[in-house]
Amino acid sequence: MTVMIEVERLSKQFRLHQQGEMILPVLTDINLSVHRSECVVLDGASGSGKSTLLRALYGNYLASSGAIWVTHQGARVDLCSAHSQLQLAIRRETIGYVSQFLRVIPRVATIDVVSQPLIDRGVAPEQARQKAGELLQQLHIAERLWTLPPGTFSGGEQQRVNIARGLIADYPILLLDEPTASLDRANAEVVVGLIDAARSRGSAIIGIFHDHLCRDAIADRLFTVKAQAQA
Ligand SMILES: Nc1ncnc2c1ncn2[C@@H]1O[C@H](COP(=O)(O)OP(=O)(O)OP(=O)(O)O)[C@@H](O)[C@H]1O
Repeated sequence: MTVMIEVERLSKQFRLHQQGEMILPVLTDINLSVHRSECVVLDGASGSGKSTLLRALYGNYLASSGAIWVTHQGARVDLCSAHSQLQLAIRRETIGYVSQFLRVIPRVATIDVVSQPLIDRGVAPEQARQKAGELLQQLHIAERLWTLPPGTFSGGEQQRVNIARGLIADYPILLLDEPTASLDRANAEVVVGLIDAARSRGSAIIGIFHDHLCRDAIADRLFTVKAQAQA
């Protein structure tokens, strides 16, 4: 089985500048490997560091120590020590991330927000927009909304736009931070189906799902992130 992402002795602590440079240790010596076509769900108490781990795996948080080995275009690359151009290439080609909240440039139409990851990879805009439309349709985003910027959409609509953007490019590695949190049951089931399809195509998936039905439907195994007091 091909290991797509391997976290090796990863630690993350925050330095709180406004609290007299206090050090807040959150992750200590995390080890985790995820294979092709495997979905690992992060488990652990609120505040234990699950989102922090996902953000570190995407490079949004710089690890304090350790390594994050990623299989990127056939090579094994440490995301922690990769130079910025390589990090950008890894994000474009290899790692997709669905954050809890949609962050987009104001005034960009929803269809363009969703198709952008494919255009960044060199796919023709019309082809990218067609795939974006298919995904938006599957996620029950009404067509009349596609030309509008998603900034004023409801929480659940924004989350579905975020998911469409995160899943459009068939990333080999997918990081999902509570993708079903604000969704009704029917939409949550569509999202679980899309994630399952991504896994069948070979994606290695690491996710946070507080909803037990979604978690049970998608998890191959759980990985517990221990709060520091318990570590
Ligand atoms: N940028 C930051 N600066 C300082 N502390 C942070 C930062 N990000 C996270 N933390 C702290 O790290 C700890 C873990 O937070 P995190 O959001 O990763 O937990 P979680 O397990 O995802 O929680 P929940 O299940 O409630 O979403 C918390 O104590 C949080 O305050």
